[in-house]
Amino acid sequence: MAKRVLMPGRFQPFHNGHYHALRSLLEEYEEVVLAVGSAQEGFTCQNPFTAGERLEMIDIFLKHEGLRGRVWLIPVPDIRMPLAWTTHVLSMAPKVEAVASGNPHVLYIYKWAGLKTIELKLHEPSRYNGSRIRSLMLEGGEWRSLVPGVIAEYIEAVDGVERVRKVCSSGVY
Ligand SMILES: Nc1ncnc2c1ncn2[C@@H]1O[C@H](COP(=O)(O)OP(=O)(O)OP(=O)(O)O)[C@@H](O)[C@H]1O
Ligand SMILES: NC(=O)c1ccc[n+]([C@@H]2O[C@H](COP(=O)(O)O)[C@@H](O)[C@H]2O)c1
Repeated sequence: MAKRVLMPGRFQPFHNGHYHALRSLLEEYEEVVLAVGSAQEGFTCQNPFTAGERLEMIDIFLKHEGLRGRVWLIPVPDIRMPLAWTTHVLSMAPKVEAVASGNPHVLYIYKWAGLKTIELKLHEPSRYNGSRIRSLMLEGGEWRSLVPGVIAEYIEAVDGVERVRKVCSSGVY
């Protein structure tokens, strides 16, 4: 069986920081399972992209990078029980040896549940974070250079910037 690691996240959208983390995990592990969290969300200000769109944009990127065979993509809806959520994710993923995250809460609950955890070293987090990228989209700032080129193209193809503006101004957070 392949040596795998789980990396959960919302990927709203997938950005260069995520890619940096993915590359470093692929140095140690044969495969990475990206759990696309809050999968029930979409068309809100915090979660403008649907699970399907996030899976599709990441898949296009993986194909572009020649990484499709090494990265699994699974959508995972939230459940309002943090400790049960740890096994909820694992129950839908191919078997992993460890869980990687930069989120202290996620690391804490997986450690408590007995899993091996890996704390991700955040790559330029003040530049590369989803909240900032969504704010830049909202304000008409420069966000394209913060995500891989094919992700920027995908966001433009689905009118993502216009969507962020619409859902953020309608008060759907
Ligand atoms: N700049 C970064 N470098 C490396 N890892 C990152 C970076 N930003 C986020 N991550 C990690 O990637 C995983 C998924 O992150 P997530 O989708 O929540 O992104 P985010 O950019 O932190 O999102 P948001 O600002 O929308 O909450 C988490 O473990 C997170 O810590
Ligand atoms: N109880 C729960 O449903 C629960 C607990 C912890 C993380 N999560 C989800 O895991 C994903 C990863 O979170 P971060 O991107 O903040 O690291 C998010 O989609 C988050 O909502 C869900």
